[in-house]
Amino acid sequence: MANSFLSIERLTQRYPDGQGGEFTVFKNASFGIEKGEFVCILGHSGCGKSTIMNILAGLADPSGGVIKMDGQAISGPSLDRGVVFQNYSLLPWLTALKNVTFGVAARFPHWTKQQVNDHSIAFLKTVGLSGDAIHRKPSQLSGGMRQRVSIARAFANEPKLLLLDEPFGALDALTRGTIQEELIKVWSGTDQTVFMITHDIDEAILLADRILLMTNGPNASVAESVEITIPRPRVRTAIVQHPNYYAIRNHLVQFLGKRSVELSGKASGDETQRPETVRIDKTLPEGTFDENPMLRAVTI
Ligand SMILES: Nc1ncnc2c1ncn2[C@@H]1O[C@H](COP(=O)(O)OP(=O)(O)OP(=O)(O)O)[C@@H](O)[C@H]1O
Repeated sequence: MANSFLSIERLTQRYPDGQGGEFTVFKNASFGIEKGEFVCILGHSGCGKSTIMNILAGLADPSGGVIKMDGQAISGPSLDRGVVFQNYSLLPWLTALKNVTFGVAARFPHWTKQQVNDHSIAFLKTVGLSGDAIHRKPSQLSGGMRQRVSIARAFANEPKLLLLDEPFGALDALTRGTIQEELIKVWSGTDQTVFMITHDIDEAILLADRILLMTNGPNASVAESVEITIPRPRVRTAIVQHPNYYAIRNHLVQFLGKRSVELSGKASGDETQRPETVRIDKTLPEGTFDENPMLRAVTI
């Protein structure tokens, strides 16, 4: 884990409690993310997901702990780490295309204008935007289109780590479904490492290689790392028929409904918290054990 592409070691965050004291949001959280992995984090409101995201983005400093990317401790924001927020955060005075080229030109300063344009247009196209739409300003685009621009912009910059903070939270279910599939398409064409917050269990199963589960705050911890044992490519309408789908879903629902509360506040003193790896695979014949001793088969 310490050698992972992204390693989070003993991350702790405390905030003032507004009454002269302070409270601990999470303590000694440690986990790793490998290059090219798509990892989602799930947990109840207030457990500290956005706080972890802001620390990874370099927008906030932790009370304790270290984050290393490619072996280097990170500090402050960097073009190596891109963020997509729920509220799009596009520059309102620029067209969709210019919102993308703006970052690409900064990221690849040696590129010609034509290269920057072609690269940006290609990413916009992957998320379903082409023609007139890319020359419109954000106020002239629908919410779904704006979020497509944000996603295209983030991927086009090719950051080493892409952070997605509930990117589909403000979208209706139909638009959400379409853009989730576009996100998979654009991610599959890169070796991009993605860390994403979502409140949607089905979205997490569709998108992630692994789901990190957090217990409730205060004193929250990252308790489990659940592998999504459903092969890619994944299509929403087909994956629900995979034997592992409901087994994984039930495990996540159980955790969020019950165990996240039971385990809450059990983040222990100075010990390093490492999430337990959970691998659920109903496709293995009865009585088969995985050879990897790190993995635990779960019976639901
Ligand atoms: N700057 C701050 N000062 C004081 N307390 C804060 C600050 N930022 C966050 N908190 C508190 O830290 C806790 C975790 O907040 P955070 O936004 O990280 O949770 P979250 O899991 O992302 O929640 P949600 O799912 O609702 O977005 C909350 O109790 C919140 O009130």
